Amino acid sequence: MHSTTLADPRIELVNAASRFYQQGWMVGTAGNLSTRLPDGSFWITASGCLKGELTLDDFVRVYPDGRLESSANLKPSAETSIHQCIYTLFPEAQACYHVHSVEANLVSGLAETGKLPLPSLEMLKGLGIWEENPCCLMPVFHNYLQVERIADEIKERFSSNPPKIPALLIRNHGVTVWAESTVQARNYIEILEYVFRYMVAARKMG
Ligand SMILES: CSCCC(=O)C(=O)COP(=O)(O)O
Ligand SMILES: [Zn+2]
Repeated sequence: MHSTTLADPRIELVNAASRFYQQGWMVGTAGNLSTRLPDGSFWITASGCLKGELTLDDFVRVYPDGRLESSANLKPSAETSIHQCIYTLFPEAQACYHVHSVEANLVSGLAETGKLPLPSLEMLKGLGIWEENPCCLMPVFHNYLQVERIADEIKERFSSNPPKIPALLIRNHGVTVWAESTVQARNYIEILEYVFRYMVAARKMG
């Protein structure tokens, strides 16, 4: 008879951050990752920790009533309000990942009126877009100094107009994705960063 114990969900976040760090998408303290638990709380990276060398102690558990739990009175990510907003808007979301890449920042400058047209690449199928020559617009938000203001705009815009893909860009800041699992969230980040690299390379070619 085998007994199975569930792995600590923070392990997947530590591993994802390490991979993203190696890609140059979570350099220094940049970015934040979270995953939701069955009781509605979520684990999120603590603010200001080095994302390339996280340990299980570098997380804060945020409960629906606002209560916080961590090993050493750590502060949750400064961008926790965005994760909270995503989990409220999308009940199926179990993970929310945010990274900073050079390419995401370069392409965010190409967006007009808060929308960035993505090239109709085969890779978009990995984001759930199963159309021939899709017209896919990625939502882009202003990078307000007050993060709560970004979260408020996301809530307002997505409540009436949910995006076609589970992702958003904050101008000159980075990309955020949400997914039904941590594995899927990692997949979405990798696909979008590929798309951004393609867009930068395509502009270089003229
Ligand atoms: C140099 S990173 C600036 C803050 C930020 O955008 C970020 O993603 C990391 O903030 P956190 O509080 O989650 O460490
Ligand atoms: Zn950030």
